[in-house]
Parts: sequence; structure tokens; C-alpha cells
Amino acid sequence: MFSKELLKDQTILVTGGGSGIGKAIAKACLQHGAQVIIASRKEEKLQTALEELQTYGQCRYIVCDIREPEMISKLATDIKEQEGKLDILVNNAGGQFPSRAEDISNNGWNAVINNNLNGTWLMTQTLAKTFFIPQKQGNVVNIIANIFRGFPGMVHTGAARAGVENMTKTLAVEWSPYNIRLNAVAPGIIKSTGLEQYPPEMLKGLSDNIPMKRLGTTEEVANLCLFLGSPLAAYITGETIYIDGGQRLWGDVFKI
Ligand SMILES: CCCCCCCCCCC/C=C/C(=O)SCCNC(=O)CCNC(=O)[C@H](O)C(C)(C)COP(=O)(O)OP(=O)(O)OC[C@H]1O[C@@H](n2cnc3c(N)ncnc32)[C@H](O)[C@@H]1OP(=O)(O)O
Ligand SMILES: NC(=O)C1=CN([C@@H]2O[C@H](COP(=O)(O)OP(=O)(O)OC[C@H]3O[C@@H](n4cnc5c(N)ncnc54)[C@H](OP(=O)(O)O)[C@@H]3O)[C@@H](O)[C@H]2O)C=CC1
Repeated sequence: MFSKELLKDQTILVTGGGSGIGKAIAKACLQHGAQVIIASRKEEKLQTALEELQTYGQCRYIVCDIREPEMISKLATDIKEQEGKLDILVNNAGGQFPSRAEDISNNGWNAVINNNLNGTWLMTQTLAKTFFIPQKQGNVVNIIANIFRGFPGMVHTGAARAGVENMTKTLAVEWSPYNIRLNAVAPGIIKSTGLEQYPPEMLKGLSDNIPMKRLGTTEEVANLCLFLGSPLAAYITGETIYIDGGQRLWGDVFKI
């Protein structure tokens, strides 16, 4: 429904682009004229995704753990050498595990904070310094989660995603002189590979607790990212957009 040239000539990096929401974002970007790099930890996953994605346009992958500064530095150098520029960073990689707060170990807390907050920060700072600040142009889309009423049952990710949301607002102001826009996308419950991490009994009946009575799709999240990454959203920065079928406003996912 958007013009096929919406992202023409744009170079886009999608972390976690080998599965689920990230893969759908990569596909949508390719279908709208961009060249796309996907990055995550597992090469096999990236290779399988690439075989599908390259049928839509120019795509490649880089193996990178967003928690490892050296890997991120190498990724930045690789993009500088191969593509010579970066226009849009989609910080989609992340994840957590469900647990009552009192049962989370120190390592478990740190693992989730490192993945979702520190990893997103490291990627954003390195790529902004390598590309967006010198280019005086850039665009960051941070995928967070529905943290509107906290995140009962996953306090670690709630805290991490709130950190990313605040980072998004702060950098939108600090880096506005460089013409860098940053926004956050907060998905509710999206039918994706990510949900396979959760025990089926936990997922049962979830739709009943969502005003729209269904889960979201990865394509719906991708469409929102397309919009935010494109010139259609040229005056939007520091914003968080929920895509949750109204879940943030009503109904309980976690029962006390
Ligand atoms: C009550 C729940 C509320 C309702 C649930 C409804 C479900 C719908 C919610 C939808 C919203 C969100 C959806 C999504 O985000 S989908 C995407 C999900 N994808 C993933 O989460 C995949 C990635 N996840 C991970 O990779 C891991 O979760 C993690 C970030 C922790 C990986 O880090 P790392 O590889 O470093 O982890 P380690 O294996 O080394 O472990 C480090 C410590 O963390 C503890 N841990 C890890 N997993 C669990 C677990 N499942 N349960 C408890 N503890 C866990 C691990 O034990 C280590 O700590 P210790 O050394 O102390 O043992
Ligand atoms: N599905 C849902 O309902 C919701 C999802 N989200 C968030 O959206 C994002 C995508 O989720 P979804 O597609 O559903 O789930 P997936 O588990 O399919 O996607 C997570 C992706 O992140 C990558 N990843 C995880 N940790 C790292 C890391 N340290 N470094 C690099 N890559 C990493 C994984 O690849 P690899 O294993 O190869 O590293 C994987 O491709 C996540 O941040 C998730 O938490 C938020 C709200 C709801």
C-alpha cells in the first residue's frame, strides 16, 4: 500500500533480522526498495532467512552479538567498507524469560538487562558515531514491548525496555542537531517465532484479554517500522507507538 520506492536507496540494518518480527521488517524494507543487512548471533538462522529474503532484494547478513562491543565495532567497519553508509538502524534483537520477580537470579536479571538495554545502547552509540553523526542524518527504530502498565511477570524486561524508551526520548533531543530521528515501537503480543519460547499453557486464552480479540502479526509491526523509517514520518521523533490491539488499556496478561 506504500509506494514500492518508499525506502529507495536506503541502507538498513535490522538486528534480530533472522526470525520473527525482525525478518518481517527486513522483508518489508526490501519490498520497498531498500538494501538490508540482518544481524544476530546464530549464523545458521541468518543463512536460512537470507535465502528467503534475497528473493525480495539486496540483502546480506553479519553475525553479531549486540552485547559484545568488539563484534559491534567490526560490524560497523564491515558496513562502512561494503555499503559505505547506513541510513536506518532497527534495534529489534532482544528477549527475556517469564518469571516471578522474586525468582529471578542475579545472572538472569543481568542477562536480560544486557540483552535489551545495554545491547541496544551499544548498537545505537556505535552506529551513530560511525554513520549518523558524521553523515548528519540517521534514523533509529527501537522495538520495545508493552510496558504501559509495567510488565508484571517479566520485571527485568520491563525495566530494560523502559530504559530504551527513555533513551529514545533523550537522544531524539540530543541528536536532533545531527538530523537523527529516533522512535520506539511497543508491540503487544505478536504471533511470531518469539512466542515459541513460552510454555503453551501461558499463551492459552491470551486473545481474550486483548480488546481486539486477536494477536498482532509480524507484518503489522513491520508496516509501522516502514512508516517510521520513511520520510512520511519526517516530523516524528522521540515517540513511542504502541501496536497492541488496545492491550495496554484493558485486560490482564499476568494473573496475580
Ligand atoms: C508470567 C509471564 C507473563 C505472561 C506471559 C505471556 C507471554 C506473552 C508475552 C509477549 C511479550 C513478549 C514477547 C517476546 O519478547 S517474544 C521474543 C522472545 N524471544 C526470546 O526471549 C528469545 C531470547 N531470549 C533469550 O535469549 C533469553 O531469555 C536470555 C535473554 C536470558 C538469554 O541470555 P543468555 O543467553 O545470556 O542466557 P543464559 O542461558 O546464559 O542464562 C543467563 C541467566 O538467565 C537465566 N535464565 C535464562 N533463561 C531462563 C528461564 N527461561 N527461566 C529462568 N531463568 C532463566 C539463567 O538461568 C542464567 O541465570 P543463572 O546463572 O542464575 O542460572
Ligand atoms: N513476539 C512478541 O509478542 C513480542 C516481541 N517483542 C520483541 O520484539 C523483538 C523480536 O521478537 P520476536 O521476533 O517475536 O522473537 P525472536 O525470538 O524470533 O527474535 C529475537 C531475535 O533477536 C536475536 N537476538 C537475541 N539476542 C541477541 C543478541 N544478544 N545479539 C544479537 N541478536 C540477538 C535472535 O537471533 P539469534 O538467536 O540468532 O541471536 C532473534 O532473531 C524482541 O526484542 C522481542 O522481545 C516485544 C513485544 C512482543
